[in-house]
Amino acid sequence: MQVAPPTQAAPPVPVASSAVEPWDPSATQVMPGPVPDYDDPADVVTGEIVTDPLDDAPAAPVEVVLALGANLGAAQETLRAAVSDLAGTRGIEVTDVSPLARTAAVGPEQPDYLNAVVLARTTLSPRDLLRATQAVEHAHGRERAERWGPRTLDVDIVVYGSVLAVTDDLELPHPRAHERAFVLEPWSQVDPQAVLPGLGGGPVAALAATAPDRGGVRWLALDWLTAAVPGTSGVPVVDQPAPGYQDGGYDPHPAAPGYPQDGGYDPHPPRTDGTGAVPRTPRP
Ligand SMILES: Nc1ncnc2c1ncn2[C@@H]1O[C@H](COP(=O)(O)OP(=O)(O)OP(=O)(O)O)[C@@H](O)[C@H]1O
Ligand SMILES: Nc1nc2c(c(=O)[nH]1)N=C(CO)CN2
Repeated sequence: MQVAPPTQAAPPVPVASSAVEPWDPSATQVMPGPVPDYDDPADVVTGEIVTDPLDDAPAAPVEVVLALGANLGAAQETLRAAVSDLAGTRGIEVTDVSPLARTAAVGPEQPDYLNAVVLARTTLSPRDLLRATQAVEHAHGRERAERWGPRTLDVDIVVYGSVLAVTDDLELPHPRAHERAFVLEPWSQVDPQAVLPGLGGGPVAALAATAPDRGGVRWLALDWLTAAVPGTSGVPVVDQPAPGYQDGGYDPHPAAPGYPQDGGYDPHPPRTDGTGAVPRTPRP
Protein backbone atom coordinates (compact mmCIF):
# COMPACT_ATOMS: atom_id res chain seq x y z
CA MET A 1 0.00 0.00 0.00
CA GLN A 2 1.23 3.48 -0.81
CA VAL A 3 1.25 6.04 1.96
CA ALA A 4 1.08 9.64 0.80
CA PRO A 5 4.18 11.70 1.59
CA PRO A 6 3.62 14.16 4.45
CA THR A 7 3.60 17.23 2.19
CA GLN A 8 0.93 15.87 -0.07
CA ALA A 9 -2.64 16.49 0.94
CA ALA A 10 -4.56 13.35 1.79
CA PRO A 11 -6.98 12.35 -0.93
CA PRO A 12 -10.56 13.32 -0.20
CA VAL A 13 -12.43 10.58 1.56
CA PRO A 14 -15.90 9.95 0.26
CA VAL A 15 -18.27 10.70 3.13
CA ALA A 16 -21.85 9.54 3.25
CA SER A 17 -24.21 12.47 3.32
CA SER A 18 -25.53 11.91 6.85
CA ALA A 19 -22.05 12.51 8.22
CA VAL A 20 -21.88 16.04 6.88
CA GLU A 21 -25.45 17.27 6.91
CA PRO A 22 -26.78 18.73 10.17
CA TRP A 23 -28.03 15.81 12.18
CA ASP A 24 -31.71 15.77 12.91
CA PRO A 25 -32.18 13.48 15.93
CA SER A 26 -35.94 13.87 15.74
CA ALA A 27 -35.79 11.59 12.73
CA THR A 28 -35.45 8.02 13.92
CA GLN A 29 -32.06 6.63 13.02
CA VAL A 30 -30.44 3.29 13.24
CA MET A 31 -26.83 3.27 14.30
CA PRO A 32 -24.01 2.79 13.78
CA GLY A 33 -23.78 5.17 10.88
CA PRO A 34 -22.50 4.60 7.38
CA VAL A 35 -19.00 3.26 6.95
CA PRO A 36 -16.94 5.23 4.40
CA ASP A 37 -16.78 3.43 1.10
CA TYR A 38 -13.21 3.77 -0.14
CA ASP A 39 -12.91 3.36 -3.90
CA ASP A 40 -9.24 2.66 -3.90
CA PRO A 41 -7.82 1.01 -0.76
CA ALA A 42 -4.30 1.94 -1.95
CA ASP A 43 -5.14 5.58 -1.33
CA VAL A 44 -6.29 5.11 2.24
CA VAL A 45 -4.12 6.96 4.75
CA THR A 46 -3.64 4.94 7.91
CA GLY A 47 -4.73 6.42 11.21
CA GLU A 48 -7.75 8.21 9.88
CA ILE A 49 -10.41 8.88 12.46
CA VAL A 50 -13.86 7.64 11.59
CA THR A 51 -16.71 8.79 13.81
CA ASP A 52 -20.26 7.62 13.98
CA PRO A 53 -23.29 9.87 14.43
CA LEU A 54 -23.35 9.34 18.18
CA ASP A 55 -20.42 11.75 18.30
CA ASP A 56 -22.26 14.45 16.36
CA ALA A 57 -23.77 17.37 18.18
CA PRO A 58 -27.39 17.86 17.16
CA ALA A 59 -28.47 20.75 14.93
CA ALA A 60 -31.01 21.77 17.58
CA PRO A 61 -31.50 20.89 21.26
CA VAL A 62 -32.75 17.36 21.80
CA GLU A 63 -35.16 16.16 24.48
CA VAL A 64 -33.58 13.50 26.66
CA VAL A 65 -34.67 11.40 29.60
CA LEU A 66 -32.20 10.39 32.29
CA ALA A 67 -32.80 7.78 34.98
CA LEU A 68 -31.12 8.23 38.35
CA GLY A 69 -30.75 5.60 41.05
CA ALA A 70 -28.89 5.28 44.34
CA ASN A 71 -28.89 2.78 47.17
CA LEU A 72 -25.67 3.42 49.09
CA GLY A 73 -24.90 6.30 51.41
CA ALA A 74 -27.08 9.38 51.74
CA ALA A 75 -29.10 8.46 48.67
CA GLN A 76 -31.59 11.32 48.64
CA GLU A 77 -28.87 13.91 49.10
CA THR A 78 -26.83 12.28 46.36
CA LEU A 79 -29.76 12.34 43.95
CA ARG A 80 -30.46 15.97 44.71
CA ALA A 81 -26.85 16.87 44.15
CA ALA A 82 -26.83 14.87 40.93
CA VAL A 83 -29.85 16.78 39.60
CA SER A 84 -28.09 19.99 40.47
CA ASP A 85 -24.87 18.80 38.80
CA LEU A 86 -26.73 17.85 35.65
CA ALA A 87 -28.51 21.21 35.61
CA GLY A 88 -25.12 22.90 35.99
CA THR A 89 -23.53 21.01 33.11
CA ARG A 90 -22.91 23.06 29.99
CA GLY A 91 -25.13 21.75 27.20
CA ILE A 92 -27.76 20.30 29.54
CA GLU A 93 -30.93 22.15 30.50
CA VAL A 94 -33.02 20.31 33.08
CA THR A 95 -36.69 20.90 32.30
CA ASP A 96 -38.44 18.71 34.86
CA VAL A 97 -37.78 16.20 37.61
CA SER A 98 -40.01 13.29 38.60
CA PRO A 99 -41.17 12.39 42.06
CA LEU A 100 -38.71 10.30 44.03
CA ALA A 101 -39.54 6.59 44.13
CA ARG A 102 -38.40 4.10 46.69
CA THR A 103 -38.07 0.79 44.90
CA ALA A 104 -37.10 -2.77 45.72
CA ALA A 105 -33.79 -3.64 44.11
CA VAL A 106 -33.95 -5.54 40.84
CA GLY A 107 -31.01 -7.94 40.52
CA PRO A 108 -28.78 -9.24 43.30
CA GLU A 109 -29.88 -9.00 46.92
CA GLN A 110 -29.19 -5.42 48.06
CA PRO A 111 -30.89 -2.47 49.77
CA ASP A 112 -33.86 -0.63 48.30
CA TYR A 113 -33.12 2.12 45.81
CA LEU A 114 -34.26 5.66 45.50
CA ASN A 115 -35.03 6.40 41.85
CA ALA A 116 -35.98 9.48 39.90
CA VAL A 117 -36.17 10.58 36.29
CA VAL A 118 -34.87 13.85 34.89
CA LEU A 119 -36.24 15.42 31.72
CA ALA A 120 -33.76 17.64 29.94
CA ARG A 121 -32.81 19.27 26.68
CA THR A 122 -29.29 18.92 25.43
CA THR A 123 -27.01 20.30 22.76
CA LEU A 124 -24.45 17.58 23.53
CA SER A 125 -23.92 14.62 21.24
CA PRO A 126 -25.17 11.31 22.67
CA ARG A 127 -21.61 10.29 23.60
CA ASP A 128 -20.82 13.64 25.17
CA LEU A 129 -24.02 13.29 27.16
CA LEU A 130 -22.85 9.82 28.28
CA ARG A 131 -19.50 11.32 29.34
CA ALA A 132 -21.32 14.06 31.24
CA THR A 133 -23.57 11.61 33.07
CA GLN A 134 -20.59 9.40 33.90
CA ALA A 135 -18.72 12.43 35.25
CA VAL A 136 -21.65 13.08 37.57
CA GLU A 137 -21.57 9.43 38.68
CA HIS A 138 -17.84 9.69 39.39
CA ALA A 139 -18.29 12.93 41.31
CA HIS A 140 -20.47 10.98 43.69
CA GLY A 141 -18.09 8.12 44.23
CA ARG A 142 -19.56 5.70 41.74
CA GLU A 143 -17.42 2.61 41.34
CA ARG A 144 -18.18 -0.19 38.94
CA ALA A 145 -18.10 -3.45 40.85
CA GLU A 146 -20.86 -6.01 40.52
CA ARG A 147 -23.22 -5.77 37.56
CA TRP A 148 -26.55 -4.49 38.84
CA GLY A 149 -24.96 -4.28 42.27
CA PRO A 150 -25.40 -1.51 44.84
CA ARG A 151 -24.13 1.96 43.98
CA THR A 152 -23.90 5.48 45.32
CA LEU A 153 -25.22 6.82 42.02
CA ASP A 154 -26.29 5.50 38.65
CA VAL A 155 -27.26 7.82 35.81
CA ASP A 156 -28.57 6.14 32.66
CA ILE A 157 -29.61 7.75 29.40
CA VAL A 158 -33.09 6.37 28.83
CA VAL A 159 -33.77 8.16 25.55
CA TYR A 160 -32.03 10.71 23.39
CA GLY A 161 -34.72 12.18 21.15
CA SER A 162 -35.99 9.32 19.05
CA VAL A 163 -32.54 7.98 18.28
CA LEU A 164 -32.20 4.20 18.08
CA ALA A 165 -28.63 3.01 18.43
CA VAL A 166 -26.74 -0.12 19.33
CA THR A 167 -23.02 0.40 19.79
CA ASP A 168 -20.41 -1.05 22.13
CA ASP A 169 -20.56 1.80 24.60
CA LEU A 170 -24.01 3.28 24.13
CA GLU A 171 -27.45 1.87 23.41
CA LEU A 172 -30.45 4.07 22.83
CA PRO A 173 -33.02 3.84 24.18
CA HIS A 174 -31.52 2.18 27.24
CA PRO A 175 -31.97 -1.54 26.48
CA ARG A 176 -33.72 -2.38 29.74
CA ALA A 177 -35.77 0.77 30.29
CA HIS A 178 -38.92 -0.75 28.79
CA GLU A 179 -39.10 -3.40 31.52
CA ARG A 180 -38.11 -1.33 34.56
CA ALA A 181 -40.91 0.08 36.67
CA PHE A 182 -38.27 1.92 38.71
CA VAL A 183 -37.66 4.00 35.56
CA LEU A 184 -41.10 3.91 33.92
CA GLU A 185 -43.20 4.80 36.97
CA PRO A 186 -41.39 8.03 37.90
CA TRP A 187 -41.14 8.90 34.20
CA SER A 188 -44.88 8.44 33.66
CA GLN A 189 -45.58 10.55 36.73
CA VAL A 190 -43.61 13.51 35.42
CA ASP A 191 -44.79 13.01 31.81
CA PRO A 192 -48.02 10.98 31.67
CA GLN A 193 -48.10 11.12 27.85
CA ALA A 194 -44.51 9.95 27.35
CA VAL A 195 -43.84 7.28 24.76
CA LEU A 196 -40.72 5.11 24.75
CA PRO A 197 -39.44 4.66 21.19
CA GLY A 198 -37.97 1.49 19.77
CA LEU A 199 -38.45 -2.23 20.13
CA GLY A 200 -40.46 -3.06 23.24
CA GLY A 201 -41.40 0.59 23.57
CA GLY A 202 -44.83 2.17 23.82
CA PRO A 203 -46.77 4.45 26.17
CA VAL A 204 -44.67 4.71 29.29
CA ALA A 205 -47.63 4.63 31.70
CA ALA A 206 -48.84 1.36 30.15
CA LEU A 207 -45.36 -0.16 30.27
CA ALA A 208 -45.06 0.86 33.92
CA ALA A 209 -48.34 -0.84 34.73
CA THR A 210 -47.15 -4.17 33.36
CA ALA A 211 -43.42 -4.09 34.17
CA PRO A 212 -42.27 -7.20 36.07
CA ASP A 213 -40.98 -5.12 39.01
CA ARG A 214 -44.04 -2.89 39.34
CA GLY A 215 -44.83 -4.43 42.75
CA GLY A 216 -41.49 -3.15 44.01
CA VAL A 217 -42.38 0.53 43.71
CA ARG A 218 -43.01 1.26 47.36
CA TRP A 219 -43.81 4.96 47.42
CA LEU A 220 -43.32 8.24 45.65
CA ALA A 221 -42.27 11.51 47.26
CA LEU A 222 -43.12 14.76 45.54
CA ASP A 223 -41.13 17.67 46.84
CA TRP A 224 -37.98 15.72 47.50
CA LEU A 225 -35.80 18.35 45.90
CA THR A 226 -36.91 21.13 48.16
CA ALA A 227 -38.02 19.50 51.42
CA ALA A 228 -35.66 18.96 54.30
CA VAL A 229 -33.78 15.71 54.13
CA PRO A 230 -34.81 13.70 57.18
CA GLY A 231 -32.09 13.01 59.72
CA THR A 232 -28.49 13.71 58.97
CA SER A 233 -27.74 10.96 56.52
CA GLY A 234 -30.52 11.29 54.00
CA VAL A 235 -33.43 8.99 53.41
CA PRO A 236 -33.18 5.70 55.26
CA VAL A 237 -32.80 3.44 52.28
CA VAL A 238 -31.91 0.26 54.04
CA ASP A 239 -33.56 -2.16 56.40
CA GLN A 240 -36.60 -0.11 57.22
CA PRO A 241 -40.07 -0.65 55.91
CA ALA A 242 -41.15 2.59 54.30
CA PRO A 243 -44.30 4.17 55.67
CA GLY A 244 -47.00 3.75 53.09
CA TYR A 245 -45.55 0.52 51.81
CA GLN A 246 -48.40 -1.94 51.66
CA ASP A 247 -47.46 -5.59 51.34
CA GLY A 248 -45.15 -4.92 48.47
CA GLY A 249 -48.03 -3.77 46.32
CA TYR A 250 -47.60 -0.60 44.33
CA ASP A 251 -49.60 2.33 45.57
CA PRO A 252 -48.23 5.74 44.71
CA HIS A 253 -50.91 7.36 46.87
CA PRO A 254 -51.11 5.23 49.99
CA ALA A 255 -53.32 6.28 52.83
CA ALA A 256 -50.55 5.73 55.31
CA PRO A 257 -49.20 8.71 57.22
CA GLY A 258 -46.88 11.07 55.41
CA TYR A 259 -43.19 10.48 55.46
CA PRO A 260 -41.24 11.69 57.29
CA GLN A 261 -43.48 12.78 60.14
CA ASP A 262 -41.14 15.57 61.13
CA GLY A 263 -39.70 16.51 57.77
CA GLY A 264 -42.43 18.96 56.89
CA TYR A 265 -43.53 17.44 53.62
CA ASP A 266 -46.25 15.12 52.49
CA PRO A 267 -45.31 12.58 49.87
CA HIS A 268 -48.91 11.53 49.41
CA PRO A 269 -50.83 14.67 48.49
CA PRO A 270 -54.27 14.43 46.96
CA ARG A 271 -54.42 14.10 43.21
CA THR A 272 -55.13 17.49 41.77
CA ASP A 273 -55.80 17.10 38.09
CA GLY A 274 -58.05 14.08 37.88
CA THR A 275 -55.55 12.14 35.79
CA GLY A 276 -54.20 10.07 38.60
CA ALA A 277 -50.80 11.59 38.02
CA VAL A 278 -48.87 13.01 40.91
CA PRO A 279 -48.37 16.76 40.50
CA ARG A 280 -45.03 17.82 39.18
CA THR A 281 -42.03 18.30 41.36
CA PRO A 282 -40.77 21.86 41.41
CA ARG A 283 -37.74 22.44 39.23
CA PRO A 284 -34.35 22.54 40.90
N1 LIG B 1 -28.25 4.24 27.45
C1 LIG B 1 -27.18 4.05 28.24
N2 LIG B 1 -27.01 4.78 29.36
C2 LIG B 1 -25.93 4.60 30.15
N3 LIG B 1 -24.95 3.71 29.92
C3 LIG B 1 -25.07 2.95 28.81
C4 LIG B 1 -26.17 3.09 27.93
N4 LIG B 1 -26.01 2.22 26.90
C5 LIG B 1 -24.88 1.58 27.12
N5 LIG B 1 -24.29 2.00 28.26
C6 LIG B 1 -23.04 1.47 28.76
O1 LIG B 1 -23.30 0.64 29.86
C7 LIG B 1 -22.12 0.62 30.63
C8 LIG B 1 -22.42 0.08 32.00
O2 LIG B 1 -23.31 0.97 32.63
P1 LIG B 1 -23.67 0.79 34.14
O3 LIG B 1 -22.46 0.48 34.95
O4 LIG B 1 -24.49 2.00 34.55
O5 LIG B 1 -24.59 -0.51 34.09
P2 LIG B 1 -25.52 -1.00 35.20
O6 LIG B 1 -26.16 0.21 35.83
O7 LIG B 1 -24.81 -1.93 36.13
O8 LIG B 1 -26.61 -1.82 34.43
P3 LIG B 1 -27.79 -1.28 33.56
O9 LIG B 1 -27.17 -0.83 32.26
O10 LIG B 1 -28.67 -2.48 33.40
O11 LIG B 1 -28.47 -0.15 34.28
C9 LIG B 1 -21.63 2.04 30.59
O12 LIG B 1 -20.25 2.12 30.77
C10 LIG B 1 -22.06 2.53 29.22
O13 LIG B 1 -20.97 2.52 28.31
N1 LIG C 1 -34.93 -0.80 42.12
C1 LIG C 1 -33.82 -0.66 41.40
N2 LIG C 1 -33.12 -1.76 41.07
C2 LIG C 1 -31.98 -1.63 40.32
C3 LIG C 1 -31.54 -0.35 39.90
C4 LIG C 1 -32.30 0.77 40.27
O1 LIG C 1 -31.95 1.93 39.94
N3 LIG C 1 -33.44 0.58 41.01
N4 LIG C 1 -30.42 -0.26 39.15
C5 LIG C 1 -29.76 -1.31 38.79
C6 LIG C 1 -28.57 -1.17 37.92
O2 LIG C 1 -28.76 -0.29 36.92
C7 LIG C 1 -30.11 -2.66 39.22
N5 LIG C 1 -31.30 -2.72 39.99
